[in-house]
Amino acid sequence: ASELRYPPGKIAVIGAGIGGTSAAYFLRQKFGKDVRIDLFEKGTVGGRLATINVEGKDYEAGGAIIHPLNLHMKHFAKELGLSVPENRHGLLGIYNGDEFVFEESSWYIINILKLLWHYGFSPLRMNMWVEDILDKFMRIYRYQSHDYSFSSTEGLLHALGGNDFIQMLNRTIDETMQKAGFSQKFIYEVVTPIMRVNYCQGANINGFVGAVSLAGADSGLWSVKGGNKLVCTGLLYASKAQLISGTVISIEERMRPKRTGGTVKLYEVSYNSASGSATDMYDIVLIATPLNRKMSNITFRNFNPPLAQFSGRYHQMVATFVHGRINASFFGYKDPSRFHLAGIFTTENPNLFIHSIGVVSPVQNTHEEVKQPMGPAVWKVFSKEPLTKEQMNLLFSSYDSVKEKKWLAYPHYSLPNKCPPIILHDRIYYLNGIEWAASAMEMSAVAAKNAALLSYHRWYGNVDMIDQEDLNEKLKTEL
Ligand SMILES: Cc1cc2nc3c(=O)[nH]c(=O)nc-3n(C[C@H](O)[C@H](O)[C@H](O)COP(=O)(O)OP(=O)(O)OC[C@H]3O[C@@H](n4cnc5c(N)ncnc54)[C@H](O)[C@@H]3O)c2cc1C
Ligand SMILES: CC(C)=CCC/C(C)=C/CC/C(C)=C/CSC[C@H](N)C(=O)O
Repeated sequence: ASELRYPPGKIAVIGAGIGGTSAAYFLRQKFGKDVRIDLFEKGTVGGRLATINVEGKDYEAGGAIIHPLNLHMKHFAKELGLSVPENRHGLLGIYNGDEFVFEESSWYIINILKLLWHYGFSPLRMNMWVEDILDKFMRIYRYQSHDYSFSSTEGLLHALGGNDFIQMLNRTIDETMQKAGFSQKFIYEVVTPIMRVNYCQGANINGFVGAVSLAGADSGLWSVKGGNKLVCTGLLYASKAQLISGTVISIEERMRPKRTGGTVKLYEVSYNSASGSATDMYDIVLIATPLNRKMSNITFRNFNPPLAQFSGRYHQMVATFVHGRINASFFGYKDPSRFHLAGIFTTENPNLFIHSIGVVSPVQNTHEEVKQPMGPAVWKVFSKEPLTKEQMNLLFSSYDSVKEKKWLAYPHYSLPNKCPPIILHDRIYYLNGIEWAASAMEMSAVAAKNAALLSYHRWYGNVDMIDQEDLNEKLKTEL
């Protein structure tokens, strides 16, 4: 490592989603103003943070909600001067294909009594259970503010929540919650619908992503006025990285002669852009896009990164935006005027062709009152497959515009769950392995800061800042 003690000249980041743009921001903080940072993007800055236009207004089509304790996202929004209005949401119902197993009332006290009646103290216990996991998760901010880094996702999670977190990765949320004493009815009627709306998968996803998903049903969730993708464009600007609009095709290690004699190992990044094919050389490379053929298709030459077992399939889901009137009778309402829900979650039922449906507000105006659900509104429908005309006619009594966005949205979670490595080669780092623990904006930001710190410490040989044991205990005494 000692031969590398001079500062790096050039760093490449591949992918300008929240992972890549926050990596560029953290790399700039760590490596200083002189390093050149090139950020490659084949599509649009923001990646899975994107908006869709419906009748002249923009709506979040990808990553939509942010937790109040997602401190990196909070810091970015504050630092970039983005406004964060409080989101209001309307009433929710949980539908099982035949009837509503739960319907929210506009009276707080009625909701409490209904929840107690249906599920006893399980909802309260679940809140406490998720809060405990979040408390442990939040240790990452302390570790990262002291510059500590981890060379594997499992190591990072272990430093936060010990063996419990590792066990959650290797059990389904169903099994994890059953072991924690939650009833099958509660898991089926409450937990599973939350998994379905957030990850379009059922209660067989791993316990850690399951807990993140439950956190995504907490109160106080927020989003950025104008669209969450503004965080990415803001970070790109703040990092002073150079955006290269092009598709990275391959990365190859090469030996280059140094001006002062001897040789240096660099990575040659080959890419296609509107002006043709090109290559450039880098000291360090960060990959901030899922590595699989359908999503990034990057090949490695002269070396084999330890990725073979991660052919990592991503889960298809479709977000359909419909401006129209919902057909309440499809959901069993004999008198549609009594329908008052602004969001419907669903239980696992093979006859159901949607995961969820809910009224959405435009990104420019998140303060807008939730409209009367029976009037015309913009509804966001999540489903596994695109909706057919017949299905649209079942869901809506009338509609005048439809926009559809197909995503390879998140990893297809199944057990056993092993996260891909972070270190792919000497100075190549992979951020998106963290998605196999849980995919969320904050997770990408955590992975980005970790990769920036890890690449810095490995460059300068600061081995004491990598994979330190018992950090929680050590930092308690360092107040
Ligand atoms: C519909 C949907 C809803 C979601 N809702 C939420 C939510 O409410 N809250 C939440 O926290 N998270 C949510 N998520 C998850 C969240 O959006 C993602 O976890 C996060 O945005 C991933 O960011 P990323 O930068 O790691 O990856 P991406 O955003 O996928 O960025 C990767 C970028 O790399 C680019 N790229 C790929 N290959 C190449 C190449 N070869 N060369 C150059 N560029 C390349 C891509 O074009 C892309 O822009 C949602 C996701 C989806 C799809
Ligand atoms: C990472 C931590 C600790 C918390 C994140 C909690 C969170 C915001 C989870 C949401 C995850 C997610 C992938 C949601 C997708 S769907 C969102 C929403 N229902 C929509 O309608 O778009």
